[in-house]
Amino acid sequence: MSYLYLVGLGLSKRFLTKKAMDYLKDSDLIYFDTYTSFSCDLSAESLEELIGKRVIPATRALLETGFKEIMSHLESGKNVAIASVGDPVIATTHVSLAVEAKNRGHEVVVVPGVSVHCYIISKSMLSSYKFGRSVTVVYPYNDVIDYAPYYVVKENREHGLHTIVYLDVKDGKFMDAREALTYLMKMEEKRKENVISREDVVVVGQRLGCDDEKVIAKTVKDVLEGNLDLSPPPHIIIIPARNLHYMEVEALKCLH
Ligand SMILES: C[S@@+](CC[C@H](N)C(=O)[O-])C[C@H]1O[C@@H](n2cnc3c(N)ncnc32)[C@H](O)[C@@H]1O
Repeated sequence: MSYLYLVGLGLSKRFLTKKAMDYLKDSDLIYFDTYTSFSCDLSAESLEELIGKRVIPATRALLETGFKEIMSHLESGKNVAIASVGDPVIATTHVSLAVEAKNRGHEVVVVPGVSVHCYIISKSMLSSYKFGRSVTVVYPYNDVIDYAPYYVVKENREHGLHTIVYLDVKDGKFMDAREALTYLMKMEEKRKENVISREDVVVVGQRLGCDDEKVIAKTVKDVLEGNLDLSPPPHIIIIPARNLHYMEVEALKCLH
């Protein structure tokens, strides 16, 4: 029996916990998840320097479909760590790896990390009790737009809930907040179900956890028309509920 460690690194070096470091140091093989998220200062190379051990960059193919490689290391008695930026289980696909390892008789240890999910809720100061399903805006595939985010926002808003919107990563390119809102407004133009308007205020989190992070509340119109200097990605968006508590309204006014 071996150990599979799913280790959350937090959003940047400053969020690395001692527990994460201990588990990484205890591992015979360390993979760094290069596709579910991105950090300003965490990479396979920077992690190698921090722990003084070889760190293998792991692609989507390796972690999602080709996980035979990881299972064969576990089977040969090696402890394997998958290190992810943020939390290793929130908005990632590593659960299937954990289940597979467990079914083969190995132990699985999840080491939580500071996730962008909690971070943006905290920084937005919106009520954490009022968040509905999260969703990702993805790049169109063969020119076909995925309307799922539009309908998740719709459902959440119908229930008076806020929506966390993650943005797609494709071939190493991170979608930015302006692109994501452009897609959502295109969906509104097509479906006209009054889900999102140019006058709505949204929260845009940029490079969270980095020294140059920004958390700003602006109208969709301001973001689309460039009245907000966007830093390079990663970005995340909150589309708040329409019926905000007066304290939430005041809190959003502080985000500028
Ligand atoms: C699929 S989620 C993975 C979340 C990760 N497992 C975690 O717990 O933080 C990745 C998306 O979150 C957003 N994101 C991740 N890190 C971010 C950061 N530091 N600042 C802003 N947005 C970020 C981006 O939209 C990115 O495409």
